[in-house]
Amino acid sequence: MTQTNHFVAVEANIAAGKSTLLPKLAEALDWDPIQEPAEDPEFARLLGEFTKNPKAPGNRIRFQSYITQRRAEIVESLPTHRNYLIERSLYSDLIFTQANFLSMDQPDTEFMLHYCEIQKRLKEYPRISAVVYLHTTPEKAHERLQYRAREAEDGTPFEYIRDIHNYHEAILPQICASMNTPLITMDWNDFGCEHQVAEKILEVVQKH
Ligand SMILES: Nc1ncnc2c1ncn2[C@@H]1O[C@H](COP(=O)(O)OP(=O)(O)OP(=O)(O)O)[C@@H](O)[C@H]1O
Repeated sequence: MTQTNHFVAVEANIAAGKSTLLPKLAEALDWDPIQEPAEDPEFARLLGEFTKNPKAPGNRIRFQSYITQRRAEIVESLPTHRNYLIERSLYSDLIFTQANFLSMDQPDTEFMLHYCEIQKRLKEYPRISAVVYLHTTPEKAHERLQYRAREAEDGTPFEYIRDIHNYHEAILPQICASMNTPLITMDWNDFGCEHQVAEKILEVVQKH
């Protein structure tokens, strides 16, 4: 069946400001916000394990697989008369998987299988009408991460934030181009205004 409603994904580095913007932006648009399941205890547990020992391949893959599964489930069977603003999408999973895969000394086949799993799930995923990318410098994202001080993220090194930034910059435009998804980039080093973002979204989705 042809999809008639919109799903717009807000993508950005860790601690760039996605979850703070999401409810305000959803209200400005009168759309429904779908937050990342950061309060989900299993999500927090797996993230904590991964952050404590990021080099352990098992920790990475368990965390990533769980997120991918949750992301896919979260958008299943939603009422089609509403539009949705989602905090990260399967596009994020493609970015994180590639970042983690390429940073490992000897990646194993589980990573490749996970990458294929995301690609497979993307076929069932709603069409993303646009991606809003909140662009920050890695220094700014790291500063915000330290300031908000979530226990599960304790000890996240600057280098990881820098790498995730670089992979967003390199891969997100590529994914959007291949999926024919318009990419809206907002400078988020100084927090922007939700009404300005809402205006851009409406302009893009109405045109596309
Ligand atoms: N518009 C804003 N004004 C003031 N502070 C903000 C704003 N947006 C975000 N922040 C602060 O910046 C920090 C990171 O923001 P937030 O938690 O929204 O990031 P995030 O991108 O959702 O992170 P993650 O993806 O890791 O969940 C938080 O401490 C938050 O309070």
